[in-house]
Amino acid sequence: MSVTVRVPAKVNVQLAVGAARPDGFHGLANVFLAVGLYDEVTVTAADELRITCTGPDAGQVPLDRTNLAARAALVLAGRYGREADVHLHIAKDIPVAGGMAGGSADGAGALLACDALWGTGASREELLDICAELGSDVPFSLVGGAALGTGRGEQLTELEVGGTFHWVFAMASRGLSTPAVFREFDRLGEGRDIPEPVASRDLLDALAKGDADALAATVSNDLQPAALSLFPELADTLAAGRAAGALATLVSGSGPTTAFLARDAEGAEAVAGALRASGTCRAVRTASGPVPGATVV
Ligand SMILES: C[C@@](CO)(OP(=O)(O)O)[C@H](O)COP(=O)(O)OP(=O)(O)OC[C@H]1O[C@@H](n2ccc(N)nc2=O)[C@H](O)[C@@H]1O
Ligand SMILES: Nc1ncnc2c1ncn2[C@@H]1O[C@H](COP(=O)(O)OP(=O)(O)O)[C@@H](O)[C@H]1O
Repeated sequence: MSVTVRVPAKVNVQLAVGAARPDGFHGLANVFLAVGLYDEVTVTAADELRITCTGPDAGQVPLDRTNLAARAALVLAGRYGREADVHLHIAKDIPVAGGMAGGSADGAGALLACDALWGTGASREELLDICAELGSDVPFSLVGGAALGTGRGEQLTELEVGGTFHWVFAMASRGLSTPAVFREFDRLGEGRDIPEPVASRDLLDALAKGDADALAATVSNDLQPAALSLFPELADTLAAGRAAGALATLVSGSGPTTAFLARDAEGAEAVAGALRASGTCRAVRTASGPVPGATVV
């Protein structure tokens, strides 16, 4: 018997970052939007825990117990006093180390799939609690849609969205490490007063109205200067998207994937074409959101 779960990627339409906390994490006001690029996690009963992965970036995915999908299966099995005796297969379409929460998607997907396969019957609250244990972004991968993440990003408030937003994503030639980008944020901010992170009222209103122009005027990412400092060529990709008429251009989360907001699907195709022709990125995809979180298919 097998269970397959489909899980979306995310883009951060606002990422406000506070000062480093004593535990090493940063307080955030993190406005997530789930977009229609997906990983699929399939779990099948097996003699022992095994992981396989296919897809364009599969070579960069760890196939040992550090894989977030394996960690999810092990944590759930541990809580319910059973073995994590499953074959986990990840069909990966979300770029690896791209700031789109691909690993988090696989963690949330494996958790939901194992819960269904084993008939664990864990409550939504318990699943969210395990997600937060796995990583700051993992609860959002379970929930999807749009949400404000506070704390280190794991405490979610779901948000109303009044329409569909059309995006273009440019994948970079290499990845960026999330901890390294936060360290660079700290370095760049040394000696400066870092304000408490707060969600922008205007941005939440733009989401609620489904107004792309208003959203474009309010998107922001406090990690962007740090990502650009570590990966200066990203500025060329952002400039190419801006020149092609994107309403807004930004680095997705800790990067290096860059995100471009368009007014509609046609506008997104035009920006995508121009980015492909620009030679400033490895691959280009279009996707819209919000879309639902982890779902058994
Ligand atoms: C930056 C964001 C924005 O959504 O996503 P990505 O761009 O990586 O996808 C997230 O905050 C990433 O969340 P996630 O990838 O789950 O990170 P975690 O595993 O919890 O933490 C990895 C490391 O990132 C740093 N970290 C993460 C979250 C946070 N609020 N403050 C931090 O300083 C810490 O150095 C931590 O050890
Ligand atoms: N299932 C997984 N898929 C991708 N990366 C994973 C996975 N599990 C663990 N990782 C590790 O997490 C790192 C960050 O990956 P990912 O979640 O794709 O990026 P990001 O945090 O930028 O969104 C990878 O470089 C990899 O070492």
